[in-house]
Amino acid sequence: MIKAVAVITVSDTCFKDNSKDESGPALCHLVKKLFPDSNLHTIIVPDEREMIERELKYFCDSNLDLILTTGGTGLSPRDVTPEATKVVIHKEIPSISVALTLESLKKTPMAMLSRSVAGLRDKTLIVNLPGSKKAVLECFEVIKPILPHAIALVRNELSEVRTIHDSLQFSHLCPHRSNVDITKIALRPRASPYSMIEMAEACKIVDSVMGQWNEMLEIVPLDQALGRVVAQPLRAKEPMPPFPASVKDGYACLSTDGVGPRKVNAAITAGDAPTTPLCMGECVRINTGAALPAGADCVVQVEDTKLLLASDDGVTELEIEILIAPEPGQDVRPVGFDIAMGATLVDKGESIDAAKIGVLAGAGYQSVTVRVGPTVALMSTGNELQEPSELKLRPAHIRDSNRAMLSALLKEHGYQSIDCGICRDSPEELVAGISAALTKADVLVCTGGVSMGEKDLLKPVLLNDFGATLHYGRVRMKPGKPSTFATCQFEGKTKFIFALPGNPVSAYVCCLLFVIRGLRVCSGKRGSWPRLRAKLAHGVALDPRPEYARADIDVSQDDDMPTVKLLGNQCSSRLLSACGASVLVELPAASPAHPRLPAGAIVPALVTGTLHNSAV
Ligand SMILES: Nc1nc2c(c(=O)[nH]1)N[C@H]1C(S)=C(S)[C@@H](COP(=O)(O)OP(=O)(O)OC[C@H]3O[C@@H](n4cnc5c(N)ncnc54)[C@H](O)[C@@H]3O)O[C@H]1N2
Ligand code: MOO
Ligand SMILES: [Mg+2]
Repeated sequence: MIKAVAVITVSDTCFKDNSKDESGPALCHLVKKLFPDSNLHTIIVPDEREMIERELKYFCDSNLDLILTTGGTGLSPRDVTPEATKVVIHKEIPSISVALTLESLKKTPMAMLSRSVAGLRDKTLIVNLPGSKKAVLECFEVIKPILPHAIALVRNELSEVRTIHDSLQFSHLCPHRSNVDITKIALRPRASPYSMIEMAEACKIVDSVMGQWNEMLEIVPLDQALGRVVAQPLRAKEPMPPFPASVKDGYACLSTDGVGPRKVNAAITAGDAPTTPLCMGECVRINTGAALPAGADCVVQVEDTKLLLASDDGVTELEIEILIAPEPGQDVRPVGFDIAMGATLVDKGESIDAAKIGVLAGAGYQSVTVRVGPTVALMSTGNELQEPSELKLRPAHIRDSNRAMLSALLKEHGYQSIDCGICRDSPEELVAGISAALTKADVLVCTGGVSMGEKDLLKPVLLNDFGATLHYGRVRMKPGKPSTFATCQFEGKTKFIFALPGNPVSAYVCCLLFVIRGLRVCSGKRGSWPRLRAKLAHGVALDPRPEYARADIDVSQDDDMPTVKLLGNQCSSRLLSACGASVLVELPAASPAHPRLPAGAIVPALVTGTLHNSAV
């Protein structure tokens, strides 16, 4: 926020006759337009170096944000404004002077004779401008774009700097013109032009549109394959176990020998390769997982044997007795018992979990071919939004919570996203922001600006500037009614856009029900969430729209049906209602006959989070 500005006219003539000063008032007018809330000080001083210095210092010491001088920058003997300024400033900013000269040179070669200086004294920015009114007006246009930012930087007003950065972020990109006319606010539609479709229809649309995602493949190392969907069947290239293996710690025997004494002729532990075949009347001591010697067809556990003879030092077993007659194959895992050679370990379309990682590692796979899903960009929209990292909230602003939440929600379900920042609510900024995001990603998930306000411009921009097809623009659901799904052609590719409502809970629920659903479909999985039946722990009033209530499910009771408890006030802005939610309870729309559901009513619950034992 710019608080105070001084305009100093430096001119002997104007000092004598104030009415001759045209440049000072012209400059004041421009300053007032740029910083309407600022305090503006004006003064006229003669071309006297000490006086100029004194006034500059006075205003700097009064902690003004900006001092603009006009006059005294030329070559006449009395032109000393730059000299006075140089004495006052601590840091020169030569590029401002260069920019002024370059721009002025486009108008007149006389600009070469101007010696404007710009710089900082403490936290005050001082810029010398020429004396003529025309030159002042032109030069002010040159510095206008950088003044707020420069002053915010000097004042270390990080949030202001960020906002200016944000607004400049997209303005360098593409020709960001928009075909959306926002001038005729009074004539805006008073009813939404987008028909409201049912939830089932919206899900069907997401499934069918996202199902068009072109399958692409990549090879990833096994340790990065968790959660990925395999693109071709992965088969066992060797049997498991690759040798007949003992299931017990005991003695490998010939089952035909039955009960009775055995000579212990060797000991085989896991990893030893047996060398001598077993003969009748013999056994070998063997451990779990060790390879049976040739001839052996069973293992007798140590508990079913008795020691008959050992070496005097007790180190070596010489003879044992088998107490229970073994069956052929007893406690032996034959070759391929766990996995036969050629068996399918993971089929095409299955996603890789921890056990499959183990199976594949055990089968010697070091990398796997998996499907590549679309890349996802996240963008928030809203003039009221600040970065969460900013120290101070500006009046009427809030921190952007949607991007952080959605990024984490996607990650929780296995999807990475690209952060595309905050975009302001203007058609041009939206065109630039959406273009930038679509350049980086296949799917854009943005929040805000999809309802009925004059700043809700997402849908018109998508339609008019991106030629998008709106697959739906409203869904009969709570929260998330204005949820929007569109596709468009951009740089020769189909792009998918989920424009979610700005309310944090609406964004959360719609991300689960539409975005993650769509991403799952892209990777060949079923989009829908697992659904349980559960008992309401308490009565609930129903909304006219079917509602997805965030709830905790208690699966700890002995009762065969779990119970669900809604997580407090369910309004769309209260993200606390989603904290710790393991399920979304599907509440039906209210009807005159059924305005509420009583405690104990059985409701479907979508398992969108982690089930935990809430009794613990
Ligand atoms: N006249 C009508 N007004 C509204 C309707 C309607 O049908 N007619 N629908 C309401 C419903 S339902 C919803 S949901 C919201 C959706 O609004 P928008 O998608 O247009 O979102 P915004 O207006 O930009 O913001 C709404 C709300 O959310 C806050 N917000 C936005 N972005 C973020 C963010 N990144 N982090 C945190 N909070 C955010 C914003 O400040 C607003 O409070 O419209 C209703 N209005
Ligand atoms: O649909 Mo809105 O999300 O109720 O608040
Ligand atoms: Mg809105």
